[in-house]
Amino acid sequence: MPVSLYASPPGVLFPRGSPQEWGQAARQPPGLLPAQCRAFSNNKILVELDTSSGVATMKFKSPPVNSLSLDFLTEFCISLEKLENDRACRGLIITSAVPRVFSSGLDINEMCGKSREHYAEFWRAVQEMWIRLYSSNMVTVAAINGSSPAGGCLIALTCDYRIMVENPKYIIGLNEAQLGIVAPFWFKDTFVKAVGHRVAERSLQLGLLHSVPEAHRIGLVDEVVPEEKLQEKAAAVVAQWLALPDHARQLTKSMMRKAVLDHMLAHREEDIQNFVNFISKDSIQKSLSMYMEMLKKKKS
Ligand SMILES: CCCCC/C=C/C(=O)SCCNC(=O)CCNC(=O)[C@H](O)C(C)(C)COP(=O)(O)OP(=O)(O)OC[C@H]1O[C@@H](n2cnc3c(N)ncnc32)[C@H](O)[C@@H]1OP(=O)(O)O
Repeated sequence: MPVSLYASPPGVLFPRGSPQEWGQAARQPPGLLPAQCRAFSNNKILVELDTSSGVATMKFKSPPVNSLSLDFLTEFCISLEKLENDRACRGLIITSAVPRVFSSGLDINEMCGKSREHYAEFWRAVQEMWIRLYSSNMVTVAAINGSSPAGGCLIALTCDYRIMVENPKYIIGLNEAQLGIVAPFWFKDTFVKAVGHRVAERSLQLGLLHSVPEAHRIGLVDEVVPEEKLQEKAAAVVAQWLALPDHARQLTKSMMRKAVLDHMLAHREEDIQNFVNFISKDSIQKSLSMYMEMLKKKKS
């Protein structure tokens, strides 16, 4: 029987219980999904659960760059909620269906020119995504098949294990400082837990985006594989972790993550106010607008 210290973190947007129904394989057009597969999808995310292995694959499908808009974050949390409440699901692989990008991080448009109420709602959704994933009972593996800056990197860091595709064009890291903004304490804590204090301090201050070999060297990703091996490797890692008794693995995970999670939950409202005050500043709005312009210029 799965046990978790964090089955229902206080203040979550989506309380446990009564998940929406899954689309059953039987309802799919014949031949699309094998009998042991169930699937559901929305505008942003596709989820397929293989009930024989107990492993779900969640694919981000929000082109051009899987940016984490309020809609995306809401769909992400709903999808996690459904999986967490499904006894048939014990493991989750998160990957991208968009070529060359895992996720470009928080949608900058959600942080520009909006009301304070909007910023508060958006930030609560960002927090919610992290709380749900960080406290998940499932074994979570990020199969990173593209670039993954800032919030995209956070999603990967929040998983139990990270496997990245070897490609000289892909980058990963918490580059907030380059945008003139500051990664909040719980982004920092999650990063420090993965790579250690010294590496995190340098990387965060410089807003570094690491190449794949460098990310592997500093422990930001656990493994690097060729693209064609990614899914197979992710499935093998989940199977290895699922071979242990659920209760022992889950309680160990809760124990390892408790301090960081408790810290965040204790300061959640304060963190929202900090974000709203910070992002509403004229100077920060100007930095973000300039960064967006730079992104667009880079294309032309
Ligand atoms: C204050 C408290 C702290 C807040 C913490 C913040 C966390 C964050 O996550 S902030 C977001 C940081 N993200 C980035 O810096 C990534 C920016 N994007 C990129 O570097 C690249 O887009 C890429 C490497 C992810 C992909 O490159 P490429 O395939 O060449 O795609 P384009 O650069 O041409 O982008 C296509 C299209 O998408 C727009 N876009 C990219 N990223 C974002 C984003 N994060 N939010 C909103 N929009 C984004 C980009 O502007 C292009 O738009 P169009 O020109 O209209 O096509």
